[in-house]
Amino acid sequence: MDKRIPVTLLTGFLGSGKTTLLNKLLHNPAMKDTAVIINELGEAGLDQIFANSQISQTIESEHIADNTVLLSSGCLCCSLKNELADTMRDLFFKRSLEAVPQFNRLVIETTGMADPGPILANLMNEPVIESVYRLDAVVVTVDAAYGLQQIASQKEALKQAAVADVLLITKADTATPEQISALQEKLSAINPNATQQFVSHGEIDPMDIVDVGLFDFANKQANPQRWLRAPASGFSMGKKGTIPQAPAHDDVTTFTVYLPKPMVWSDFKSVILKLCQKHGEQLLRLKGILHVEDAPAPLAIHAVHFTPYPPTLLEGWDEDEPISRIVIIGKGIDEQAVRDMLTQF
Ligand SMILES: Nc1nc2c(ncn2[C@@H]2O[C@H](COP(=O)(O)OP(=O)(O)OP(=O)(O)O)[C@@H](O)[C@H]2O)c(=O)[nH]1
Repeated sequence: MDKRIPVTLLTGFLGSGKTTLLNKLLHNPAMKDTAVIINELGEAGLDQIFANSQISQTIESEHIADNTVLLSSGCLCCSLKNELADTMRDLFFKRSLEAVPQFNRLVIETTGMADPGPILANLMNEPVIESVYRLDAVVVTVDAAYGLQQIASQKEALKQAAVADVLLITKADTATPEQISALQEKLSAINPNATQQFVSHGEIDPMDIVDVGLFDFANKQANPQRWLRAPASGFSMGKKGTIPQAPAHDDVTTFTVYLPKPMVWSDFKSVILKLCQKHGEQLLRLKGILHVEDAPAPLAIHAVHFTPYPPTLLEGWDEDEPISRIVIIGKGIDEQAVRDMLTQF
């Protein structure tokens, strides 16, 4: 079982309801051992989060409460890249020294204009971070009334929706049924692998958005099927080793490559690295389950842009049909070239 601290990346376009959601979450007893990194330009919304919460309301420095850090002088995806890693390291060391209350989960709330790609890459790239934290899920809020328009006009909104594990449709009370169904259709086209859920005024069962990644802590086991959301079998093969792609929307495509033969990870990892190097610019996210000959259990892999993440050994988990599969989410990505690279290995 992976003992690293799970990280939820909470993102979503400007005004889509991130702070409202975080506020409700942090008041829920199930989330009491949560550390938070908030990246807001300015401090709007913070009063709301800290009002009546068990967290101190004193805003003295960037450490606005024991387990809560505000990064307000820039954006995590561009100017504050190093600060995120430094802050995460700092929180972890303080936790080890018992200088902050023990936390067993971290939520990072980004600004509304954040490109999640560089943030995810950052989480995966830093040796200390990678060894003590693991990405649980990317949770993205989408405004029911304005989401469609924002996705069409703002590339950040599109990228946020594309890399989500969980899409939360907020403010349904402000949208017409037609707007909501058009948005849902669009989200399914952009990101068919994400779950879609409605949230009203931030009210949500925390269990709907935490531990929704690779590990299911309630059942104390890995749950890669749910994480990958690509069927293990029963797919109808299109071109060799692939299923037909979903239609392209705004240049964002999602497709799954199936590799029925077991592989050798020590060889295949160079293919993933090459894929990241060659297609990194367009590669929003890669997730996969690999059945390999040189490890005692299947491997979960993921990558963002140019950065492959070290694989996670899925100990105690196996499948009847050992078919490896890799889900690719790309923007303007050369799908055929990616398929060829993976299948011609
Ligand atoms: N009607 C309605 N309003 C909502 C709902 N959820 C959030 N809001 C309101 O929407 C506004 C924006 O919500 P925030 O939570 O601040 O959004 P945000 O994503 O944190 O905004 P930024 O930090 O600016 O990106 C606030 O006034 C909320 O009260 C909802 O379900 N229904």
